[in-house]
Amino acid sequence: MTKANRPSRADAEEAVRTILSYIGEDPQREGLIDTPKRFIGAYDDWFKGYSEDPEEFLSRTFEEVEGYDDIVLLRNIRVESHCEHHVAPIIGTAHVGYLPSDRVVGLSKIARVVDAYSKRLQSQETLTNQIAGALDRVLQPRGVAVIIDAEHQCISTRGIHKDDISCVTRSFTGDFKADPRMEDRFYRLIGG
Ligand SMILES: Nc1nc2c(ncn2[C@@H]2O[C@H](COP(=O)(O)OP(=O)(O)OP(=O)(O)O)[C@@H](O)[C@H]2O)c(=O)[nH]1
Ligand SMILES: [Zn+2]
Repeated sequence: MTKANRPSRADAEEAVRTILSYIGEDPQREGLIDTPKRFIGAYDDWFKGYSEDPEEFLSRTFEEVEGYDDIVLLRNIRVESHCEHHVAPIIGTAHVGYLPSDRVVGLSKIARVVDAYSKRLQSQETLTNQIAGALDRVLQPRGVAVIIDAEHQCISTRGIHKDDISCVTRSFTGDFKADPRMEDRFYRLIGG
């Protein structure tokens, strides 16, 4: 949706009032007067990824690493996303590694890429591939490995109500895909 035909903030807050009425609430009662404003504020936060360009975070790279060419791995990056089917939270952990070719990127930027794609409506499969794809395109490393392990609240708090299920997805490219030893090393480094 282009910026021009996006509804206004006032329209969005009105839509929240409609939902509050739909669930049987009175949007005018004291405790709910500011709720539409807060609700949209929370959505601005949860979906701020639409206004971010993940690849831009990776544009600043460093070459002076004394020839370091082994795995760079960020473990346990918290993932906070929302499923595109129910707009329910997806909460979990990402492990992201890459094998640099001639340059490395600031470590925090990898977590920023995870965040920028997470703060959108997602399926876990798409999210996993988008993170790997961005690293692959911009850094052109010898390989990228992404694993996400997450709980979907549309499974735990509604519908089937199974709170002990976690979903694991992975996207491996380059050497991580082609060489089983690299795949093994990645798993050993993330401790699983
Ligand atoms: N593949 C995939 N499915 C997801 C993800 N998040 C939620 N889902 C699933 O999306 C499916 C949507 O199924 P539908 O039958 O259209 O929706 P529903 O009637 O609400 O399904 P139930 O959750 O089974 O009650 C459900 O099975 C969800 O578990 C995800 O990241 N990836
Ligand atoms: Zn869902």
